[in-house]
Amino acid sequence: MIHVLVAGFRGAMGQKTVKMVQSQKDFALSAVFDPKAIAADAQKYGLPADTKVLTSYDQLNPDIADVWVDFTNPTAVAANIEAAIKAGIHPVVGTSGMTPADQNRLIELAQARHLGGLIAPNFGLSAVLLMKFAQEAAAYFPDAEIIEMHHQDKADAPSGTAIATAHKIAAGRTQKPLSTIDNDARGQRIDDVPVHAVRLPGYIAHEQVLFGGPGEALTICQDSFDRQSFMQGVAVAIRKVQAANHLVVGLENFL
Ligand SMILES: NC(=O)C1=CN([C@@H]2O[C@H](COP(=O)(O)OP(=O)(O)OC[C@H]3O[C@@H](n4cnc5c(N)ncnc54)[C@H](OP(=O)(O)O)[C@@H]3O)[C@@H](O)[C@H]2O)C=CC1
Ligand SMILES: O=C(O)C1=N[C@H](C(=O)O)C[C@H](O)C1
Repeated sequence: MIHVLVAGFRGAMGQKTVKMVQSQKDFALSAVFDPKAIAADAQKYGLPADTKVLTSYDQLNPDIADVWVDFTNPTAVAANIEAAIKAGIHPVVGTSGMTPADQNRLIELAQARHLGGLIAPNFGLSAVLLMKFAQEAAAYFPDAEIIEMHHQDKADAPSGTAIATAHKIAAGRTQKPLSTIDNDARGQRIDDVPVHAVRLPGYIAHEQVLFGGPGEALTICQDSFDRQSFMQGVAVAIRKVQAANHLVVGLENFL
């Protein structure tokens, strides 16, 4: 049995994860974490009677859970994952918006404690494949732009997936891009890839990568129409994370 703690259990992704964990025979929802949680939340969010509702890092220890699944927000995630690692709980991080400095610090902390973990910019298979295909295409089409589209409540922009996609395009390039004009209307340049962020009601999570070359174009796109699209990836991560020996970035490492 894998004992799972869900941080951010009252949020959109946290609620889905709580349900998914309860639906799997080899998972047990041993705890949830949120500093603002109150006792009545256990019933309100349909938690099993034996699930602990934790509100402080002081309550953590290695017996609380095997795996910490984090769907919180950019300001909370780094401190949460530091606390999880220090408590000996394997982190599975879905939260976006962590700074590169915080991410590197946590990778070093996990390494020092010989603890495996995962930071996944996107748990959806369609997004993982989009990033892989974009890296391959960049070898032939160095000029690329990313348009990411999300729901209006998303706290960060550009999305973690768009940032990761830009890094993969840069890794796949064999030539410099031709396009150089840079102004406010051209999006945020990440690794020489202009990234455009759209926030609109009705959207969940979507990304398009547009490549252009002499006389031709290639567009790769993916859509998460429902947050259920992320749950298969989260389940895979929970099953595999304890076998990892460091904090890895990208679900593709576990597939
Ligand atoms: N990697 C992936 O595949 C995916 C990643 N995400 C990312 O996951 C994150 C969560 O998304 P979403 O569920 O939509 O956001 P929500 O805002 O719906 O949920 C976040 C929840 O975390 C709570 N919270 C705030 N601080 C803490 C803390 N220190 N510890 C525990 N809980 C806390 C919030 O409470 P309160 O509102 O009271 O502050 C809220 O209930 C985002 O960063 C998003 O980008 C989303 C989808 C897929
Ligand atoms: O906030 C979201 O919803 C999502 N966030 C992640 C990101 O920032 O890329 C993953 C997915 O796009 C959904």
